[in-house]
Amino acid sequence: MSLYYEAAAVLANADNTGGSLKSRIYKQSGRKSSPAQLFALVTESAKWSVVLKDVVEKSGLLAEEKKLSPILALLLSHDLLISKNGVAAPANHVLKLAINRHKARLSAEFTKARIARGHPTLESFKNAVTDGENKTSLAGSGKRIQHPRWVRVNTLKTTVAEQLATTFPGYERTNDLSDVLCAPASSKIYYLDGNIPNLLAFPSKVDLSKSAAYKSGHLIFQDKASCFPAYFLDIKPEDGDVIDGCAAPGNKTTHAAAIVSEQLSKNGGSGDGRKVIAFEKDKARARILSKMVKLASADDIVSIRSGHDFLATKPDADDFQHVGAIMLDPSCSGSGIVGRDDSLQMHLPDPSLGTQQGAKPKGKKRKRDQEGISVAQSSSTIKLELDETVPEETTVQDKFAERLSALSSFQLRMLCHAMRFPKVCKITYSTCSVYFEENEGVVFQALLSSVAKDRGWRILKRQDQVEGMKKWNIRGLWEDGKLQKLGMTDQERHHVLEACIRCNKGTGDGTMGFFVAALIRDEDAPSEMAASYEKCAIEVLAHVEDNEWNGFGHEEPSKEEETVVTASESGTGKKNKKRPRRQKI
Ligand SMILES: C[S@@+](CC[C@H](N)C(=O)[O-])C[C@H]1O[C@@H](n2cnc3c(N)ncnc32)[C@H](O)[C@@H]1O
Repeated sequence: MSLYYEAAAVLANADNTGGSLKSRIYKQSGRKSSPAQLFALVTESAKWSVVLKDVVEKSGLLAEEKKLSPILALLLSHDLLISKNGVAAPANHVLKLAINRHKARLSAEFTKARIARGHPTLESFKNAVTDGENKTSLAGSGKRIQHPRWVRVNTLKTTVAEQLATTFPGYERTNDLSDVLCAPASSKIYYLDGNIPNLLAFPSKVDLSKSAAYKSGHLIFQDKASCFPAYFLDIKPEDGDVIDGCAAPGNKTTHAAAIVSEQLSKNGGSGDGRKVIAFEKDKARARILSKMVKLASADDIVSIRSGHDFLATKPDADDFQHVGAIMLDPSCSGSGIVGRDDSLQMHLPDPSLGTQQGAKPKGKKRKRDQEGISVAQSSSTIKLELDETVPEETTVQDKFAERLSALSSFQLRMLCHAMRFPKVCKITYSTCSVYFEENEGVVFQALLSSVAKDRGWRILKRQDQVEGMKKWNIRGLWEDGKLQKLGMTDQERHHVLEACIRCNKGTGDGTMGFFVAALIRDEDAPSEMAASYEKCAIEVLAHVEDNEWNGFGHEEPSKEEETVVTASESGTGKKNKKRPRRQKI
């Protein structure tokens, strides 16, 4: 069976596998197409289905091609009009012949749809759809919103005033972000962000990817939330060098470099040799990092450690003796990224539309009825979870829970490692995940770890945060049942949650889903907070030991043998039991 028949069967649940899209794809063996191919075709087509439903209906395709069901028409028109490689079938395949007969009409309707939505090029249309166009609506207003194009002005090369005068002449400033989110086609407006300096928002339809300023690194595309960590770190001249522990592709690295550079120029431009030391374990990603750093003209300040595992660094090495701040943005589930959603909606074309006067097509019983894809579905919307959410279908759920647990253990190790650097007194920890386990869960456990206690680490309270973060109102969340043994008072817990920052995706804030918290300590002064947490450390360490990182993807632990403190030892002060691949935290 071809890719398209197989994808249509998955969507129609022809073999009654049921469950989420992933379980329908992965539980069924014996297909010709790879699961990844099927998943990509279905999810990408679903993203475009609002547009393609209209295009297919207006082209009259379904009225004329009896072999095509609405689902097949949608999948094929996606590949014909949008996919780089076109329809994945031999030239004489019955489906390819069918869709190609209507290529001219489909292309004309697609172009009309693009222009009606205000996109001058296919590229900008694609960017907008990837950014979530066609999906969200502003709470309470019913207005459709689009994820804005956030642009950080790279102050290593230019200024906001210079860019407004040169790249954006004729653009008007709005003080209401919702104007940008709901902007009609071709609006020339921008919003100057109130939390992060030098950050602008534009309507998603504005295509800046071809602008000279973007190509030359004067402008950097960076979601607002992703600008929080470098700003939140509140780097001061006395902080000396800064480490970015997980740097590629480098948006936060160049942001930190820009902040350091601003301080240097305030000091009369005299370079005091301060560095942003950027670790990237993956060599291929480090090459991208290197390009981004050069393009941003940050290479004087950024020193790249390509292929270096942050976990394998020795905190007391000479190279790090001037490091006072660490930014940590480790690999995560990416569940906050806009465009990756938990559920899929595929809007299907109505076969009765596009025929003359809307008449039902004549002829034999349509072939599409025989493909296990009922005509009753023809003008409907298919709604499907991407991942498993039904508890009884445990296979995928188990894997997900396992993955989350492995990720949070890895993230906790990274954060605890950062806490060991002798001169470091501030750390930001961030993820683009929406899950408690990767966010507040990691922060709570890190605060209760023995390294936090020994070195006096505590959370940076909201009232002490840099202005733009203090006034951000979405704060940390607690999830019952995830860390029951925490043993903190409600007040202590509230105090930590209030210090944590979250961003939600698909809201009037125009951000992706994100989390960031800042940890601080006073050099050489043990913290009261850590002391008050001491009683809880045993239980939390037990939890960490249970959820040890078990290695996947590119975040494997270093092979070096590390020191471990077991739960019982941490309570008694005994240390230094040697065990491979374990780490005292
Ligand atoms: C979420 S991304 C970082 C994004 C980056 N901060 C930015 O804003 O552009 C995480 C990165 O950390 C890298 N990484 C994962 N584990 C690492 C480790 N132990 N040491 C250094 N880099 C690591 C991954 O390869 C990946 O490129």
